[in-house]
Amino acid sequence: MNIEKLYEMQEALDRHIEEQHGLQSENLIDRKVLALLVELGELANETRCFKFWSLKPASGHKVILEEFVDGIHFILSLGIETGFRESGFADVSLPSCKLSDQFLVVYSAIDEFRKNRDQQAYSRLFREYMGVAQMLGFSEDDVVKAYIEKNEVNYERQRSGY
Ligand SMILES: O=c1ccn([C@H]2C[C@H](O)[C@@H](COP(=O)(O)OP(=O)(O)OP(=O)(O)O)O2)c(=O)[nH]1
Repeated sequence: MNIEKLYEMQEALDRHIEEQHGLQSENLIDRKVLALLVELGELANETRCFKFWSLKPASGHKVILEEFVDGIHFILSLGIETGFRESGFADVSLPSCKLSDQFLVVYSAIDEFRKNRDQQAYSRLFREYMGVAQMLGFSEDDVVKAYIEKNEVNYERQRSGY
């Protein structure tokens, strides 16, 4: 399974959702950017990496991976909407900062992408987000598998009038 296949799956899902909600002629970019920011916050929340005031442990691996791939959906979707692509995630290196700092790096990459809308900003966003995967110990395989599962759940939710 390569990343090109994930873009294809995302494109089909997006088309399905747009048809279902009669949104084919709407520009959804800003709403998808906001959705990605929200997903990133939900992911940070599950890791609890910034909660210096609490001793409660992070959520389990599975819950965190599920949150992570919601963000992947919106990153792929934004690439499709804007015509940019990332060709792979194999060579993303492990960030040397704290996890909470890497979340801030991703927030800033999202904002930069929103302002610049170019290939460089898109690649940076994708790679910094995959840097979070590295820090959380997720392999490319883990991400692809979990993406495929959630993609199917997303169809099911549309079918059941979610
Ligand atoms: O155009 C779209 C719109 C949504 N999604 C996907 C991305 C993500 O996997 C899911 C939305 O996130 P989530 O499942 O967290 O939805 P929610 O409505 O926020 O769920 P909940 O109410 O359970 O928090 O829908 C897309 O792929 N394309």
